[in-house]
Amino acid sequence: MRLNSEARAIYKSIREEIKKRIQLKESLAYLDKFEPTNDKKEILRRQTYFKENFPRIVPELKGILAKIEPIRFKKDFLHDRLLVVDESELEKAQALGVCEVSTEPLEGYDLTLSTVGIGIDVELSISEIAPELYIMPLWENRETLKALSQIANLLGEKSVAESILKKLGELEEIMKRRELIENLDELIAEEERRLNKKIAEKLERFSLTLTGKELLEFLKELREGDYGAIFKHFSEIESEILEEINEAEKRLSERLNFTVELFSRENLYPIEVLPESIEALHQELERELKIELYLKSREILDEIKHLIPKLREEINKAYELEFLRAVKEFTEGFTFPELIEGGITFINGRHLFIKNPQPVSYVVGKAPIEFNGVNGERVVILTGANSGGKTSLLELTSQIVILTHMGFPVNAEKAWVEVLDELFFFKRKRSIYGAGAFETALKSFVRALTSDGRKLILIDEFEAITEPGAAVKIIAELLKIAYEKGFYVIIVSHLGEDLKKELPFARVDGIEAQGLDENLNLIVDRQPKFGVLGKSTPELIVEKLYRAKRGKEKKIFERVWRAFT
Ligand SMILES: Nc1ncnc2c1ncn2[C@@H]1O[C@H](COP(=O)(O)OP(=O)(O)OP(=O)(O)O)[C@@H](O)[C@H]1O
Repeated sequence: MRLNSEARAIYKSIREEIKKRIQLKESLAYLDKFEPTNDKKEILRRQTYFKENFPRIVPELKGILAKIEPIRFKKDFLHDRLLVVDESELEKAQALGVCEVSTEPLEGYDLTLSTVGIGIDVELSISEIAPELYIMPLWENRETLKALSQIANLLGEKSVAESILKKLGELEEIMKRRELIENLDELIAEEERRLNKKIAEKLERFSLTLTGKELLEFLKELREGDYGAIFKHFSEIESEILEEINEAEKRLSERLNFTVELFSRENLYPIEVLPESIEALHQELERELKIELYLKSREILDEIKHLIPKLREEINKAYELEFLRAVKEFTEGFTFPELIEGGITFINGRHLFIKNPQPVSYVVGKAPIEFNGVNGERVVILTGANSGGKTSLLELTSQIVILTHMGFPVNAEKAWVEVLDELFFFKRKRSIYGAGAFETALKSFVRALTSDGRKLILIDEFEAITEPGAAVKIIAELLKIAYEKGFYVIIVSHLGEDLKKELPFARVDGIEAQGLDENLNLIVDRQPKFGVLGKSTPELIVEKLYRAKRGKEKKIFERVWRAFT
Protein backbone atom coordinates (compact mmCIF):
# COMPACT_ATOMS: atom_id res chain seq x y z
CA MET A 1 0.00 0.00 0.00
CA ARG A 2 1.34 3.41 -0.86
CA LEU A 3 1.23 6.20 1.67
CA ASN A 4 2.11 9.80 0.93
CA SER A 5 4.46 11.49 3.38
CA GLU A 6 1.79 12.70 5.81
CA ALA A 7 -0.02 9.37 5.79
CA ARG A 8 3.37 7.75 6.36
CA ALA A 9 3.91 10.03 9.36
CA ILE A 10 0.70 8.65 10.87
CA TYR A 11 1.89 5.11 10.14
CA LYS A 12 5.16 5.94 11.89
CA SER A 13 3.38 7.31 14.92
CA ILE A 14 1.37 4.08 15.15
CA ARG A 15 4.59 2.06 14.89
CA GLU A 16 6.12 4.18 17.64
CA GLU A 17 3.18 3.43 19.91
CA ILE A 18 3.71 -0.30 19.40
CA LYS A 19 7.49 -0.03 19.69
CA LYS A 20 7.10 1.73 23.02
CA ARG A 21 5.40 -1.36 24.35
CA ILE A 22 7.95 -3.87 23.04
CA GLN A 23 10.33 -4.76 25.86
CA LEU A 24 12.89 -6.78 23.87
CA LYS A 25 14.80 -5.16 21.07
CA GLU A 26 15.00 -8.46 19.20
CA SER A 27 11.18 -8.38 18.94
CA LEU A 28 11.18 -5.09 17.03
CA ALA A 29 12.05 -6.83 13.77
CA TYR A 30 8.63 -8.51 13.74
CA LEU A 31 7.00 -5.12 13.32
CA ASP A 32 8.69 -4.75 9.93
CA LYS A 33 6.68 -7.69 8.66
CA PHE A 34 3.48 -5.72 9.13
CA GLU A 35 3.91 -2.85 6.67
CA PRO A 36 0.54 -1.80 5.27
CA THR A 37 -0.32 -3.93 2.23
CA ASN A 38 -2.98 -3.78 -0.46
CA ASP A 39 -3.04 -7.57 -0.70
CA LYS A 40 -6.36 -8.65 0.77
CA LYS A 41 -5.25 -12.26 1.27
CA GLU A 42 -2.20 -11.12 3.17
CA ILE A 43 -4.31 -8.87 5.42
CA LEU A 44 -6.64 -11.78 6.14
CA ARG A 45 -3.65 -14.03 6.84
CA ARG A 46 -2.30 -11.51 9.35
CA GLN A 47 -5.70 -11.15 10.99
CA THR A 48 -5.90 -14.93 11.41
CA TYR A 49 -2.38 -14.96 12.84
CA PHE A 50 -3.34 -12.43 15.51
CA LYS A 51 -6.70 -14.02 16.20
CA GLU A 52 -5.04 -17.39 16.75
CA ASN A 53 -2.23 -16.07 18.91
CA PHE A 54 -3.83 -13.37 21.08
CA PRO A 55 -5.60 -15.88 23.35
CA ARG A 56 -2.18 -17.31 24.32
CA ILE A 57 -1.04 -13.97 25.70
CA VAL A 58 -1.79 -14.04 29.41
CA PRO A 59 -0.96 -11.04 31.63
CA GLU A 60 1.77 -12.90 33.59
CA LEU A 61 3.86 -13.17 30.42
CA LYS A 62 4.89 -9.51 30.48
CA GLY A 63 7.20 -9.71 33.48
CA ILE A 64 8.67 -13.06 32.43
CA LEU A 65 9.34 -12.05 28.83
CA ALA A 66 11.14 -8.94 30.06
CA LYS A 67 13.84 -11.23 31.50
CA ILE A 68 14.74 -12.88 28.20
CA GLU A 69 18.19 -12.03 26.95
CA PRO A 70 19.94 -13.31 23.86
CA ILE A 71 22.23 -16.31 24.49
CA ARG A 72 25.21 -15.83 22.21
CA PHE A 73 27.59 -18.73 21.58
CA LYS A 74 30.70 -16.98 20.38
CA LYS A 75 33.82 -18.63 19.02
CA ASP A 76 36.81 -17.61 21.08
CA PHE A 77 40.50 -18.49 21.25
CA LEU A 78 41.28 -20.07 24.62
CA HIS A 79 44.87 -19.33 25.62
CA ASP A 80 44.81 -21.64 28.62
CA ARG A 81 44.98 -24.91 26.68
CA LEU A 82 47.18 -26.73 24.25
CA LEU A 83 45.97 -29.33 21.80
CA VAL A 84 48.55 -31.95 20.87
CA VAL A 85 47.79 -33.74 17.62
CA ASP A 86 49.35 -35.96 15.04
CA GLU A 87 51.12 -34.24 12.14
CA SER A 88 48.34 -35.41 9.81
CA GLU A 89 45.64 -33.62 11.86
CA LEU A 90 47.53 -30.38 12.41
CA GLU A 91 45.82 -28.37 9.71
CA LYS A 92 42.33 -29.48 10.64
CA ALA A 93 43.00 -28.81 14.34
CA GLN A 94 44.32 -25.33 13.62
CA ALA A 95 41.33 -24.58 11.44
CA LEU A 96 39.08 -25.01 14.47
CA GLY A 97 40.72 -21.86 15.79
CA VAL A 98 39.87 -22.35 19.44
CA CYS A 99 43.28 -22.95 21.00
CA GLU A 100 47.00 -23.40 20.40
CA VAL A 101 47.85 -26.59 18.49
CA SER A 102 51.11 -28.49 18.45
CA THR A 103 52.48 -31.89 17.51
CA GLU A 104 54.35 -32.16 20.80
CA PRO A 105 53.68 -31.20 24.41
CA LEU A 106 54.67 -27.67 25.44
CA GLU A 107 55.09 -25.95 28.79
CA GLY A 108 52.94 -23.10 30.10
CA TYR A 109 49.37 -24.33 29.62
CA ASP A 110 46.82 -25.11 32.30
CA LEU A 111 45.28 -27.79 30.14
CA THR A 112 46.85 -30.19 27.68
CA LEU A 113 44.39 -31.96 25.40
CA SER A 114 45.38 -34.50 22.85
CA THR A 115 44.23 -36.84 20.13
CA VAL A 116 47.41 -38.88 20.48
CA GLY A 117 47.36 -39.74 24.16
CA ILE A 118 49.52 -36.87 25.48
CA GLY A 119 47.05 -35.26 27.87
CA ILE A 120 43.29 -35.45 28.21
CA ASP A 121 41.88 -37.46 25.28
CA VAL A 122 39.74 -35.48 22.86
CA GLU A 123 38.27 -35.70 19.40
CA LEU A 124 38.77 -32.91 16.92
CA SER A 125 35.60 -30.96 17.65
CA ILE A 126 34.93 -27.64 19.35
CA SER A 127 32.54 -29.23 21.80
CA GLU A 128 35.30 -31.57 23.03
CA ILE A 129 38.16 -29.09 22.92
CA ALA A 130 36.34 -25.99 24.20
CA PRO A 131 32.99 -27.08 25.70
CA GLU A 132 33.06 -23.95 27.87
CA LEU A 133 32.22 -21.89 24.76
CA TYR A 134 28.77 -23.46 24.92
CA ILE A 135 28.40 -24.01 28.62
CA MET A 136 29.44 -20.58 29.94
CA PRO A 137 26.89 -18.56 27.93
CA LEU A 138 24.23 -20.98 29.12
CA TRP A 139 25.40 -20.71 32.72
CA GLU A 140 25.46 -16.91 32.56
CA ASN A 141 21.96 -16.83 31.09
CA ARG A 142 20.25 -19.04 33.62
CA GLU A 143 17.66 -16.28 34.17
CA THR A 144 16.70 -16.52 30.50
CA LEU A 145 16.48 -20.30 30.74
CA LYS A 146 14.28 -19.99 33.83
CA ALA A 147 12.06 -17.51 32.01
CA LEU A 148 11.74 -19.83 29.00
CA SER A 149 10.73 -22.67 31.23
CA GLN A 150 8.16 -20.48 33.04
CA ILE A 151 6.73 -19.34 29.70
CA ALA A 152 6.36 -22.95 28.57
CA ASN A 153 4.61 -23.76 31.85
CA LEU A 154 2.18 -20.87 31.40
CA LEU A 155 1.38 -21.93 27.85
CA GLY A 156 1.10 -25.61 28.76
CA GLU A 157 4.09 -26.49 26.59
CA LYS A 158 7.41 -28.23 27.22
CA SER A 159 10.70 -26.40 27.16
CA VAL A 160 14.20 -27.80 26.72
CA ALA A 161 15.38 -24.98 28.99
CA GLU A 162 14.27 -27.01 31.96
CA SER A 163 16.49 -30.01 31.12
CA ILE A 164 19.41 -27.70 30.36
CA LEU A 165 18.99 -25.91 33.68
CA LYS A 166 18.90 -29.19 35.53
CA LYS A 167 22.17 -30.31 34.00
CA LEU A 168 23.78 -26.92 34.60
CA GLY A 169 22.99 -27.39 38.28
CA GLU A 170 25.96 -29.77 38.38
CA LEU A 171 28.25 -26.79 37.85
CA GLU A 172 27.05 -25.05 40.98
CA GLU A 173 29.84 -26.22 43.25
CA ILE A 174 32.65 -25.44 40.82
CA MET A 175 31.20 -22.00 40.22
CA LYS A 176 30.99 -21.27 43.92
CA ARG A 177 34.63 -22.15 44.22
CA ARG A 178 35.46 -20.01 41.26
CA GLU A 179 33.90 -17.07 43.04
CA LEU A 180 35.94 -17.82 46.16
CA ILE A 181 39.12 -17.97 44.11
CA GLU A 182 38.29 -14.67 42.48
CA ASN A 183 38.07 -13.18 45.96
CA LEU A 184 41.08 -15.05 47.29
CA ASP A 185 42.94 -11.90 48.40
CA GLU A 186 40.03 -10.79 50.52
CA LEU A 187 39.49 -14.30 51.88
CA ILE A 188 43.11 -14.57 53.04
CA ALA A 189 43.19 -11.03 54.39
CA GLU A 190 40.12 -11.81 56.46
CA GLU A 191 41.73 -14.96 57.86
CA GLU A 192 44.91 -13.01 58.53
CA ARG A 193 43.00 -10.35 60.48
CA ARG A 194 41.19 -12.97 62.52
CA LEU A 195 44.43 -14.80 63.29
CA ASN A 196 46.29 -11.69 64.36
CA LYS A 197 43.43 -10.67 66.61
CA LYS A 198 43.44 -14.09 68.29
CA ILE A 199 47.21 -14.04 68.74
CA ALA A 200 47.12 -10.51 70.15
CA GLU A 201 44.52 -11.62 72.69
CA LYS A 202 46.63 -14.58 73.69
CA LEU A 203 49.75 -12.46 74.10
CA GLU A 204 47.85 -9.99 76.22
CA ARG A 205 46.55 -12.76 78.45
CA PHE A 206 50.05 -14.20 78.61
CA SER A 207 51.55 -10.90 79.80
CA LEU A 208 48.78 -10.57 82.36
CA THR A 209 49.52 -14.02 83.78
CA LEU A 210 53.08 -12.88 84.43
CA THR A 211 52.06 -10.09 86.71
CA GLY A 212 51.76 -10.46 90.47
CA LYS A 213 52.74 -13.70 92.14
CA GLU A 214 53.79 -15.42 88.96
CA LEU A 215 56.17 -12.63 88.10
CA LEU A 216 57.97 -13.22 91.39
CA GLU A 217 58.07 -16.92 90.57
CA PHE A 218 59.48 -16.12 87.16
CA LEU A 219 62.22 -13.92 88.65
CA LYS A 220 63.09 -16.68 91.12
CA GLU A 221 63.43 -19.17 88.28
CA LEU A 222 65.61 -16.69 86.46
CA ARG A 223 67.83 -16.19 89.50
CA GLU A 224 68.19 -19.90 89.96
CA GLY A 225 69.01 -20.35 86.27
CA ASP A 226 66.02 -22.66 85.82
CA TYR A 227 65.76 -22.05 82.07
CA GLY A 228 63.60 -25.10 81.48
CA ALA A 229 60.79 -23.58 83.56
CA ILE A 230 61.17 -20.23 81.78
CA PHE A 231 60.97 -21.76 78.31
CA LYS A 232 57.94 -23.72 79.38
CA HIS A 233 56.02 -20.45 79.73
CA PHE A 234 57.02 -19.39 76.23
CA SER A 235 56.55 -22.72 74.50
CA GLU A 236 53.05 -22.98 75.90
CA ILE A 237 52.02 -19.77 74.22
CA GLU A 238 53.91 -20.70 71.09
CA SER A 239 52.07 -23.96 70.70
CA GLU A 240 48.76 -22.20 71.27
CA ILE A 241 49.59 -19.79 68.47
CA LEU A 242 50.67 -22.60 66.17
CA GLU A 243 47.39 -24.29 66.92
CA GLU A 244 45.51 -21.16 65.82
CA ILE A 245 47.55 -21.03 62.59
CA ASN A 246 46.79 -24.65 61.85
CA GLU A 247 43.11 -24.04 62.37
CA ALA A 248 43.10 -21.01 60.09
CA GLU A 249 44.77 -23.02 57.33
CA LYS A 250 42.35 -25.84 57.87
CA ARG A 251 39.42 -23.49 57.47
CA LEU A 252 40.83 -22.09 54.24
CA SER A 253 41.60 -25.56 52.92
CA GLU A 254 38.07 -26.67 53.55
CA ARG A 255 36.53 -23.65 51.88
CA LEU A 256 38.78 -23.93 48.84
CA ASN A 257 38.80 -27.70 48.75
CA PHE A 258 42.57 -27.53 48.46
CA THR A 259 45.39 -27.99 50.98
CA VAL A 260 46.57 -24.53 51.91
CA GLU A 261 49.86 -23.75 53.66
CA LEU A 262 50.29 -20.04 53.71
CA PHE A 263 51.18 -18.71 57.13
CA SER A 264 54.74 -18.49 58.39
CA ARG A 265 55.70 -20.47 61.51
CA GLU A 266 58.72 -18.28 62.10
CA ASN A 267 57.41 -14.76 62.50
CA LEU A 268 54.48 -15.52 64.72
CA TYR A 269 53.23 -12.01 65.31
CA PRO A 270 51.95 -10.18 63.45
CA ILE A 271 51.23 -12.86 60.87
CA GLU A 272 51.68 -11.60 57.33
CA VAL A 273 51.21 -13.57 54.13
CA LEU A 274 53.54 -12.63 51.31
CA PRO A 275 51.82 -11.45 48.12
CA GLU A 276 53.97 -13.95 46.14
CA SER A 277 52.54 -16.81 48.19
CA ILE A 278 49.00 -15.63 47.53
CA GLU A 279 49.74 -15.32 43.82
CA ALA A 280 51.23 -18.82 43.69
CA LEU A 281 48.21 -20.25 45.50
CA HIS A 282 45.89 -18.31 43.20
CA GLN A 283 47.55 -19.76 40.11
CA GLU A 284 47.51 -23.26 41.46
CA LEU A 285 43.85 -23.04 42.39
CA GLU A 286 42.91 -21.55 39.05
CA ARG A 287 44.71 -24.25 37.18
CA GLU A 288 42.89 -26.91 39.09
CA LEU A 289 39.57 -25.17 38.66
CA LYS A 290 40.08 -24.85 34.92
CA ILE A 291 40.62 -28.54 34.58
CA GLU A 292 37.57 -29.31 36.66
CA LEU A 293 35.45 -26.79 34.77
CA TYR A 294 36.63 -28.17 31.47
CA LEU A 295 35.82 -31.76 32.41
CA LYS A 296 32.41 -30.91 33.86
CA SER A 297 31.49 -28.68 30.92
CA ARG A 298 32.41 -31.43 28.52
CA GLU A 299 30.31 -33.93 30.38
CA ILE A 300 27.28 -31.60 30.55
CA LEU A 301 27.60 -30.53 26.92
CA ASP A 302 27.68 -34.12 25.85
CA GLU A 303 24.21 -34.52 27.30
CA ILE A 304 22.59 -31.24 26.25
CA LYS A 305 24.18 -30.40 22.94
CA HIS A 306 21.33 -31.86 20.95
CA LEU A 307 18.92 -29.51 22.79
CA ILE A 308 20.61 -26.30 21.66
CA PRO A 309 18.88 -25.92 18.26
CA LYS A 310 15.53 -26.31 20.01
CA LEU A 311 16.62 -23.76 22.59
CA ARG A 312 17.40 -21.22 19.86
CA GLU A 313 13.96 -21.86 18.42
CA GLU A 314 12.38 -21.27 21.81
CA ILE A 315 14.19 -17.96 22.24
CA ASN A 316 13.00 -16.80 18.83
CA LYS A 317 9.49 -17.88 19.77
CA ALA A 318 9.78 -15.79 22.92
CA TYR A 319 10.74 -12.74 20.82
CA GLU A 320 7.72 -13.34 18.65
CA LEU A 321 5.55 -13.77 21.72
CA GLU A 322 6.77 -10.44 23.07
CA PHE A 323 5.86 -8.79 19.77
CA LEU A 324 2.39 -10.33 19.93
CA ARG A 325 2.05 -9.29 23.55
CA ALA A 326 2.91 -5.68 22.75
CA VAL A 327 0.45 -5.63 19.85
CA LYS A 328 -2.24 -7.11 22.06
CA GLU A 329 -1.53 -4.51 24.74
CA PHE A 330 -1.66 -1.69 22.18
CA THR A 331 -4.88 -2.95 20.58
CA GLU A 332 -6.73 -3.66 23.83
CA GLY A 333 -10.41 -2.93 23.17
CA PHE A 334 -9.86 -2.72 19.38
CA THR A 335 -11.68 -4.82 16.83
CA PHE A 336 -10.73 -6.62 13.63
CA PRO A 337 -12.19 -4.76 10.65
CA GLU A 338 -14.22 -6.57 8.05
CA LEU A 339 -12.78 -6.27 4.56
CA ILE A 340 -15.54 -5.17 2.21
CA GLU A 341 -15.98 -3.53 -1.18
CA GLY A 342 -17.46 -0.10 -1.68
CA GLY A 343 -16.38 2.06 1.19
CA ILE A 344 -14.97 2.70 4.64
CA THR A 345 -17.18 2.77 7.71
CA PHE A 346 -16.45 2.70 11.38
CA ILE A 347 -18.51 2.91 14.52
CA ASN A 348 -17.25 4.60 17.66
CA GLY A 349 -13.71 5.13 16.46
CA ARG A 350 -11.35 6.42 19.12
CA HIS A 351 -8.47 8.68 18.12
CA LEU A 352 -5.19 7.07 19.21
CA PHE A 353 -3.54 10.22 20.46
CA ILE A 354 -6.39 12.12 22.11
CA LYS A 355 -6.89 11.37 25.78
CA ASN A 356 -10.40 10.11 26.56
CA PRO A 357 -11.66 10.94 23.07
CA GLN A 358 -15.33 11.16 22.26
CA PRO A 359 -15.94 8.11 20.06
CA VAL A 360 -16.91 9.06 16.53
CA SER A 361 -18.61 7.05 13.77
CA TYR A 362 -18.02 7.83 10.12
CA VAL A 363 -18.69 6.68 6.57
CA VAL A 364 -17.26 7.35 3.17
CA GLY A 365 -18.71 5.30 0.31
CA LYS A 366 -21.31 2.62 0.89
CA ALA A 367 -22.12 1.78 4.50
CA PRO A 368 -22.95 -1.82 5.35
CA ILE A 369 -25.47 -0.55 7.89
CA GLU A 370 -28.07 2.25 7.84
CA PHE A 371 -26.96 5.79 8.66
CA ASN A 372 -29.33 8.71 8.43
CA GLY A 373 -28.24 11.07 5.71
CA VAL A 374 -25.76 8.65 4.09
CA ASN A 375 -26.32 7.49 0.52
CA GLY A 376 -23.10 5.83 -0.49
CA GLU A 377 -21.32 9.10 -1.35
CA ARG A 378 -17.67 8.61 -2.20
CA VAL A 379 -16.86 12.29 -1.81
CA VAL A 380 -17.58 13.97 1.50
CA ILE A 381 -17.11 17.59 2.52
CA LEU A 382 -16.60 17.91 6.25
CA THR A 383 -17.61 21.29 7.65
CA GLY A 384 -18.14 22.79 11.04
CA ALA A 385 -17.03 24.55 14.16
CA ASN A 386 -13.53 25.75 14.69
CA SER A 387 -11.69 23.27 16.82
CA GLY A 388 -14.60 20.94 16.32
CA GLY A 389 -12.41 17.93 15.59
CA LYS A 390 -12.34 17.91 11.79
CA THR A 391 -8.58 17.38 11.48
CA SER A 392 -8.77 14.80 14.25
CA LEU A 393 -11.44 12.93 12.31
CA LEU A 394 -9.22 12.78 9.22
CA GLU A 395 -6.42 11.45 11.44
CA LEU A 396 -8.73 8.91 13.03
CA THR A 397 -9.83 7.70 9.59
CA SER A 398 -6.17 7.34 8.55
CA GLN A 399 -5.35 5.42 11.70
CA ILE A 400 -8.18 2.97 11.11
CA VAL A 401 -7.31 2.55 7.44
CA ILE A 402 -3.60 2.07 8.14
CA LEU A 403 -4.15 -0.41 10.96
CA THR A 404 -6.52 -2.36 8.71
CA HIS A 405 -3.87 -2.61 6.02
CA MET A 406 -1.29 -3.69 8.59
CA GLY A 407 -3.61 -6.58 9.40
CA PHE A 408 -4.12 -5.24 12.94
CA PRO A 409 -7.31 -4.73 14.91
CA VAL A 410 -8.50 -1.12 14.66
CA ASN A 411 -9.40 1.55 17.19
CA ALA A 412 -13.16 1.36 16.74
CA GLU A 413 -16.05 -0.68 18.03
CA LYS A 414 -16.78 -1.94 14.52
CA ALA A 415 -15.20 -1.26 11.16
CA TRP A 416 -15.71 -2.19 7.51
CA VAL A 417 -12.86 -1.22 5.26
CA GLU A 418 -12.21 -1.61 1.57
CA VAL A 419 -8.68 -2.71 0.73
CA LEU A 420 -6.97 0.28 -0.91
CA ASP A 421 -3.87 0.79 -3.00
CA GLU A 422 -3.07 4.29 -1.76
CA LEU A 423 -3.77 6.64 1.08
CA PHE A 424 -3.17 10.37 0.66
CA PHE A 425 -3.38 12.79 3.51
CA PHE A 426 -2.95 16.49 2.79
CA LYS A 427 -2.60 18.34 6.01
CA ARG A 428 -3.18 22.01 6.31
CA LYS A 429 0.10 23.70 6.94
CA ARG A 430 -0.64 26.57 9.22
CA SER A 431 2.73 28.18 8.90
CA ILE A 432 3.20 28.36 5.14
CA TYR A 433 1.14 30.68 3.06
CA GLY A 434 1.68 32.28 -0.31
CA ALA A 435 2.11 31.18 -3.86
CA GLY A 436 4.83 28.66 -3.11
CA ALA A 437 2.71 26.71 -0.65
CA PHE A 438 -0.29 26.86 -2.94
CA GLU A 439 1.71 25.57 -5.90
CA THR A 440 3.20 22.69 -3.91
CA ALA A 441 -0.18 21.68 -2.48
CA LEU A 442 -1.81 21.85 -5.90
CA LYS A 443 0.92 19.71 -7.44
CA SER A 444 0.67 16.99 -4.84
CA PHE A 445 -3.13 17.02 -5.00
CA VAL A 446 -2.97 16.55 -8.78
CA ARG A 447 -0.35 13.83 -8.36
CA ALA A 448 -2.79 11.96 -6.14
CA LEU A 449 -5.36 12.14 -8.90
CA THR A 450 -3.23 11.02 -11.84
CA SER A 451 -2.66 7.31 -11.27
CA ASP A 452 -5.45 4.75 -11.09
CA GLY A 453 -6.20 2.37 -8.27
CA ARG A 454 -8.27 2.27 -5.11
CA LYS A 455 -7.56 5.42 -3.15
CA LEU A 456 -8.61 7.36 -0.14
CA ILE A 457 -7.73 11.05 -0.30
CA LEU A 458 -8.00 13.12 2.86
CA ILE A 459 -7.64 16.88 2.53
CA ASP A 460 -7.54 19.36 5.35
CA GLU A 461 -8.68 22.89 4.42
CA PHE A 462 -7.12 23.33 1.05
CA GLU A 463 -8.69 26.77 0.78
CA ALA A 464 -6.58 28.07 3.64
CA ILE A 465 -3.72 28.62 1.23
CA THR A 466 -5.57 30.50 -1.48
CA GLU A 467 -8.54 32.88 -1.82
CA PRO A 468 -11.93 31.33 -1.05
CA GLY A 469 -13.41 32.23 -4.49
CA ALA A 470 -10.63 30.56 -6.46
CA ALA A 471 -10.53 27.72 -3.96
CA VAL A 472 -14.13 26.70 -4.72
CA LYS A 473 -13.40 26.47 -8.45
CA ILE A 474 -10.17 24.55 -7.99
CA ILE A 475 -11.43 22.15 -5.34
CA ALA A 476 -14.68 21.52 -7.19
CA GLU A 477 -12.90 20.59 -10.38
CA LEU A 478 -10.38 18.35 -8.65
CA LEU A 479 -13.11 16.62 -6.67
CA LYS A 480 -15.03 15.96 -9.87
CA ILE A 481 -11.99 14.17 -11.25
CA ALA A 482 -11.62 12.18 -8.01
CA TYR A 483 -15.30 11.25 -8.23
CA GLU A 484 -14.99 10.16 -11.87
CA LYS A 485 -12.00 8.00 -11.01
CA GLY A 486 -13.93 6.32 -8.22
CA PHE A 487 -11.66 7.54 -5.41
CA TYR A 488 -12.84 8.11 -1.87
CA VAL A 489 -12.38 11.67 -0.65
CA ILE A 490 -12.98 13.41 2.65
CA ILE A 491 -12.23 17.10 2.46
CA VAL A 492 -12.41 19.52 5.35
CA SER A 493 -13.70 22.87 4.17
CA HIS A 494 -15.49 25.96 5.35
CA LEU A 495 -16.80 26.39 1.84
CA GLY A 496 -19.33 23.58 2.18
CA GLU A 497 -22.29 25.54 0.86
CA ASP A 498 -20.51 26.72 -2.30
CA LEU A 499 -18.92 23.36 -2.98
CA LYS A 500 -22.20 21.54 -2.57
CA LYS A 501 -23.70 23.62 -5.40
CA GLU A 502 -20.89 22.53 -7.71
CA LEU A 503 -20.81 18.89 -6.61
CA PRO A 504 -24.23 17.30 -6.48
CA PHE A 505 -22.70 13.87 -5.92
CA ALA A 506 -20.94 14.94 -2.71
CA ARG A 507 -22.24 14.75 0.82
CA VAL A 508 -21.71 17.62 3.22
CA ASP A 509 -21.30 16.66 6.85
CA GLY A 510 -21.13 19.00 9.79
CA ILE A 511 -19.49 18.96 13.18
CA GLU A 512 -21.51 21.29 15.27
CA ALA A 513 -21.01 23.34 18.33
CA GLN A 514 -24.23 22.50 20.09
CA GLY A 515 -24.41 25.73 21.99
CA LEU A 516 -22.98 27.24 25.11
CA ASP A 517 -22.78 25.65 28.53
CA GLU A 518 -23.65 27.45 31.76
CA ASN A 519 -20.20 29.07 31.78
CA LEU A 520 -20.70 30.20 28.19
CA ASN A 521 -18.09 27.73 26.90
CA LEU A 522 -18.71 26.06 23.55
CA ILE A 523 -20.16 22.55 23.71
CA VAL A 524 -18.94 20.62 20.68
CA ASP A 525 -20.38 17.33 19.54
CA ARG A 526 -17.42 15.67 17.81
CA GLN A 527 -19.77 13.34 15.99
CA PRO A 528 -20.44 14.84 12.54
CA LYS A 529 -24.03 15.05 11.39
CA PHE A 530 -24.39 13.36 8.01
CA GLY A 531 -25.72 15.48 5.17
CA VAL A 532 -25.93 18.56 7.37
CA LEU A 533 -23.83 21.66 6.96
CA GLY A 534 -21.96 22.40 10.18
CA LYS A 535 -23.09 25.45 12.04
CA SER A 536 -19.98 27.56 12.29
CA THR A 537 -18.73 28.94 15.54
CA PRO A 538 -18.68 32.73 14.94
CA GLU A 539 -22.41 33.02 15.51
CA LEU A 540 -22.05 31.21 18.81
CA ILE A 541 -19.28 33.56 19.81
CA VAL A 542 -21.63 36.45 19.00
CA GLU A 543 -24.35 34.78 21.04
CA LYS A 544 -21.92 34.26 23.89
CA LEU A 545 -21.02 37.96 23.92
CA TYR A 546 -24.63 39.03 23.57
CA ARG A 547 -25.50 36.96 26.64
CA ALA A 548 -22.47 37.98 28.64
CA LYS A 549 -22.61 41.72 28.06
CA ARG A 550 -24.82 44.34 29.64
CA GLY A 551 -26.31 47.65 28.54
CA LYS A 552 -25.57 49.30 25.20
CA GLU A 553 -22.99 46.74 24.13
CA LYS A 554 -25.51 43.99 24.68
CA LYS A 555 -27.92 45.75 22.37
CA ILE A 556 -25.34 45.86 19.57
CA PHE A 557 -24.39 42.19 20.04
CA GLU A 558 -28.07 41.28 20.02
CA ARG A 559 -28.53 42.99 16.69
CA VAL A 560 -25.55 41.16 15.18
CA TRP A 561 -26.74 37.86 16.61
CA ARG A 562 -30.24 38.35 15.17
CA ALA A 563 -28.65 38.65 11.73
CA PHE A 564 -27.86 34.90 11.97
CA THR A 565 -31.31 33.79 13.01
N1 LIG B 1 -13.26 12.97 19.31
C1 LIG B 1 -12.71 13.86 20.11
N2 LIG B 1 -12.81 13.73 21.44
C2 LIG B 1 -12.25 14.63 22.26
N3 LIG B 1 -11.53 15.68 21.85
C3 LIG B 1 -11.39 15.86 20.53
C4 LIG B 1 -11.96 14.97 19.59
N4 LIG B 1 -11.65 15.41 18.35
C5 LIG B 1 -10.91 16.52 18.52
N5 LIG B 1 -10.76 16.80 19.81
C6 LIG B 1 -10.01 17.93 20.37
O1 LIG B 1 -10.48 19.14 19.85
C7 LIG B 1 -9.45 20.02 19.53
C8 LIG B 1 -9.57 20.50 18.09
O2 LIG B 1 -9.47 19.42 17.21
P1 LIG B 1 -9.13 19.59 15.68
O3 LIG B 1 -7.87 20.37 15.50
O4 LIG B 1 -9.24 18.28 15.07
O5 LIG B 1 -10.33 20.52 15.24
P2 LIG B 1 -10.60 21.21 13.81
O6 LIG B 1 -12.06 21.12 13.62
O7 LIG B 1 -9.73 20.62 12.78
O8 LIG B 1 -10.19 22.67 14.15
P3 LIG B 1 -9.86 23.87 13.10
O9 LIG B 1 -11.14 24.21 12.41
O10 LIG B 1 -9.40 24.96 14.03
O11 LIG B 1 -8.80 23.34 12.22
C9 LIG B 1 -8.16 19.26 19.75
O12 LIG B 1 -7.60 19.71 20.95
C10 LIG B 1 -8.58 17.83 19.90
O13 LIG B 1 -7.78 17.16 20.84
